[in-house]
Amino acid sequence: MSEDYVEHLPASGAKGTSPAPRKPQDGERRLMIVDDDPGIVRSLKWALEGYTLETAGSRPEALQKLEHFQPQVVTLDLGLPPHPDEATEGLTALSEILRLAPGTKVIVVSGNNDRQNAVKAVSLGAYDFYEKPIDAEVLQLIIDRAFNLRQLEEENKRLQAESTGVFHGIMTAADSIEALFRTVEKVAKTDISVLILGESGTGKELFAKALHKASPRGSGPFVAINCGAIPENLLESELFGHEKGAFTGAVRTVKGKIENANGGTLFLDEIGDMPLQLQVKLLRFLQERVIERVGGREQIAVDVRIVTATHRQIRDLIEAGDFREDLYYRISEITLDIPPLRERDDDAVVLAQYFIDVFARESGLRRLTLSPDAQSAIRKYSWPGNVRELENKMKRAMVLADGDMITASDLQLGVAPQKPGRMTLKDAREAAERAALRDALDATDGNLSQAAKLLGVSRPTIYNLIKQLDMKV
Ligand SMILES: Nc1ncnc2c1ncn2[C@@H]1O[C@H](COP(=O)(O)OP(=O)(O)OP(=O)(O)O)[C@@H](O)[C@H]1O
Repeated sequence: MSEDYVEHLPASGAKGTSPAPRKPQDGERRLMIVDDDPGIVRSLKWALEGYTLETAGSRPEALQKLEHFQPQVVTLDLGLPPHPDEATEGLTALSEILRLAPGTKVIVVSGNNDRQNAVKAVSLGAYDFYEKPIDAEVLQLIIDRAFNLRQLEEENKRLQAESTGVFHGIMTAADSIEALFRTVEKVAKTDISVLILGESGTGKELFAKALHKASPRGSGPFVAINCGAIPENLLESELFGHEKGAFTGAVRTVKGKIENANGGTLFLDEIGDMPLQLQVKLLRFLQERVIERVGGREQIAVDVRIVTATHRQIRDLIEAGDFREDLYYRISEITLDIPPLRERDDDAVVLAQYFIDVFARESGLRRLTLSPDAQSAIRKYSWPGNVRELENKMKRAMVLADGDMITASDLQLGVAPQKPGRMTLKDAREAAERAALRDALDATDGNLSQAAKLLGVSRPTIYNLIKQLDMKV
């Protein structure tokens, strides 16, 4: 018998009590053999080496042992009692194993002339199949491959869980965004005014909501208004409300967004587009915390936290006389600068897979993965529309993809034009360095020395560059 063979006995040994599930220890390889032929089970026990073994002779026994033994790999004979001459019991066992423990690698063992059922089993999710008579040496190779794959998948999952974080629905793997989470956590406890800066689609509104949710006002209302999307003459009454008869068409008294946000947070998006005359009125509200509805005289006290955002360069607006400097200081006690997606290193790929998973869950579509060429295309693209564009592109790619993978051509990325007027020479140099570095690292599988050779620089130079650009390798 193999030295490594350990018969797995229930801990208590008492009938009717199942032992508590125990996860495999580090490096432990747990294999369950499901077969009703004692001769085969015996010979496999002798021949297979390097595993902790468990055996089961029927579907119910296999399912019961699956729970407490938690094998990574199962060999499953398709012909099980009460119908050992058919594959029905085995195929049902396969489906149930995969439903209860989806990560399990099941190797189906079929009788001679039963290839059709074996192929069916693979289409149902079995890892592989093997035809009798059993050659233990070949079977061990297949089992080892299955264990290796399972280990890789687990490692991948662990790495992904370690490198990504979600904060009130904001997903990221970038240190720069994680740092913003920490700021939001601190700022949320206070009523300090927050101005969120960032290009369109970077997640400014998502951050405003996160700030609200993390604050003591979290259970109060979150009211958002886009100051750039509402005509100037309507914006005042949208914000401050109006009394009945205040203007033609004002047939009843209507509360404005500021009042509606009482006890919660008011998010003023595109504050840079607010007309000057309204900026004065907003400033007065921020100083006195009372409003007057349009056409009204009553002063109404409102308790609201103001969070603002803009994609515009507010300093330029102040210089051009389009934005009041005193209002700017009022609304920007703290500024959150959200970097564009192209500067967040691997965030684009992580977010792409995140959106694929979300859409798959929401729409009942199959869960796809990104092919290596798709990942590389996502990294190279400059994402002028940031996360919103990525979200849309993923939605479309999921519909277009044929197999189990989204390929680069499903993404239809093309070359995105750079935003005119937004790139300084420094930005352009950084973007080029980032792209070249990412390409070299992709080409060399992350090997710094080889990447340095490709780029014609020394290893310390490439190391410094990675640090400087805050990239993950
Ligand atoms: N880190 C993220 N994780 C998950 N979803 C995100 C993330 N960032 C942005 N999104 C999604 O991207 C879309 C755009 O985000 P959002 O509206 O917050 O951006 P914005 O900067 O306010 O855009 P705009 O300036 O155009 O108003 C939304 O659907 C949002 O849910």
